Amino acid sequence: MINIVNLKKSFDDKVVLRGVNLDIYDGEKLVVIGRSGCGKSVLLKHILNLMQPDDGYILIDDVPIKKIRQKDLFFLRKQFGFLFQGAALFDSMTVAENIALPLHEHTNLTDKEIRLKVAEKLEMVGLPGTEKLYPSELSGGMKKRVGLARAIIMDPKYVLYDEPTTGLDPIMAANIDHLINELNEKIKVTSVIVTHDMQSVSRVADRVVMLHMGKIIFNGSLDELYSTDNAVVDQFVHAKMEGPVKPKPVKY
Ligand SMILES: Nc1ncnc2c1ncn2[C@@H]1O[C@H](COP(=O)(O)OP(=O)(O)OP(=O)(O)O)[C@@H](O)[C@H]1O
Repeated sequence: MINIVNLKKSFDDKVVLRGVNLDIYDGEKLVVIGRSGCGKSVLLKHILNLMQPDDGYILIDDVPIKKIRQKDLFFLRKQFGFLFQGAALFDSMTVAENIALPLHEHTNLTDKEIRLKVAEKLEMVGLPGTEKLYPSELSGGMKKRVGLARAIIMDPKYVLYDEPTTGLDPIMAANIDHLINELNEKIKVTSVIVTHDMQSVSRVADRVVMLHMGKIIFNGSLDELYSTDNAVVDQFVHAKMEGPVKPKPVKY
């Protein structure tokens, strides 16, 4: 379980997180929604210990991240898989080399064991036999799936997804959502998915939280999300032009 307690973060005079409180339960698929720039990625980076809060703290399975940082960074990294927005593959490496990277860095597995593990994960994401391809030979959706295979190569407990369906056609987006659901069921990972793709939210979420002006203003089920009487949440979820949130005028 992850407990985020009163998390605060500013950059110079820009306040991004104003005291975020959030519990993430084992085995659930939690979706974090919110407008562009509201701090969703900043929140993920705190969970991954890539950013440190100004105030507040995070517990991973009851252990404060700060303590893990000092004790054993590898322990933390092993617990988490992360699918970056752009999949973040190394162009000069093959699919297999990209996926195997964490195994080479952090384990003593033999080459044969690594090959087997890579093949197993590629099978899981629906790309068996693609080991020797280079990222330039893959479609956007395939790249995401390779990124996902890399995210789960260390058999993490938690997988964090930063906008997994952005830039994909609707069919490929549905495909990635299906994979997120499958991984959750098959390998029992806890998933945190940051997105503003509302179709994706409907397909994957067990629970949804909405971040707005540095705070969590909604925390509930899909049914509760779509029937909320919070005007800000309602405007976002139903993509309404009119409402309490005024889009900034476009300047030409
Ligand atoms: N390292 C940083 N230094 C300064 N400002 C930052 C840094 N990282 C994020 N920010 C700012 O924090 C705010 C929140 O950024 P974040 O990337 O978390 O937004 P987001 O909700 O993920 O947006 P999007 O949906 O567009 O990806 C933005 O205003 C951004 O400019």
